[in-house]
Amino acid sequence: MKVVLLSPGAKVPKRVNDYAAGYDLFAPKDSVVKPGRNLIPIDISIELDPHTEGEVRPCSGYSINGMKGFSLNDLKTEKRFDADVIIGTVDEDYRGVVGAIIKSYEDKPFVIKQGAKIAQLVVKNYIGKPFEIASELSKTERGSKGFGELEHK
Ligand SMILES: O=c1ccn([C@H]2C[C@H](O)[C@@H](COP(=O)(O)OP(=O)(O)OP(=O)(O)O)O2)c(=O)[nH]1
Repeated sequence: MKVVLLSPGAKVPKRVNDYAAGYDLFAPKDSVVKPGRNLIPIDISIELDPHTEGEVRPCSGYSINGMKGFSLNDLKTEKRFDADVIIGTVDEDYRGVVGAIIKSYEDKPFVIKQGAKIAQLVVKNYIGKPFEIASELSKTERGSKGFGELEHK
C-alpha cells in the first residue's frame, strides 16, 4: 500500500502493534470541529492493494469517553467532547485526500490538536460480484425476521 503525505504535519497511518486491525489516522494540523457535521482532512492520499477498501472507523476510547480536544478559549487543557466519527469507506480507486467525518453534538466548536489520533482505517478485502435479479431466494430459519424480531430460545 502507498501513502502520499500532503502537508508537513501529515503522518503515515500506523498500527499501535502487530495485532491492531486499524491504522491510526492523525490530525495533520490543529483542526476545528464545528457543531454538527464536519469533514476533517487527514492530508494523506493512499493507494490500496487490489480488491481492498479502507473503512474509516471511530476509536472506541473516543466513542465511550468523547473525543479528545481543546476548547477554543483554552488551548492548554485537554478535555473530552461529545463528538463521533461516522464510519466511511475509502474506495480502492480513490486518490483524493482521505478525510474523517465527525459529527459533534457540542454547541461550541472545539480543536483537535495536530498529531492527535482522530480515527482508524481498517483495510479489508471486498467482494465485487454483481447482484443478479432473482424471483426467489433460498429458504433460511430466520426468513424475513430482523430488526430485533429473532428471539433467543
Ligand atoms: O470517511 C470517509 C468517507 C469517504 N472518503 C472518500 C474516499 C471515498 O472513496 C470517497 C467517496 O466515498 P463514498 O464512495 O462513500 O461516497 P459516495 O457518497 O458514495 O459518493 P461518490 O462515490 O460519488 O464520491 O470519499 C473519505 O476519505 N473518508
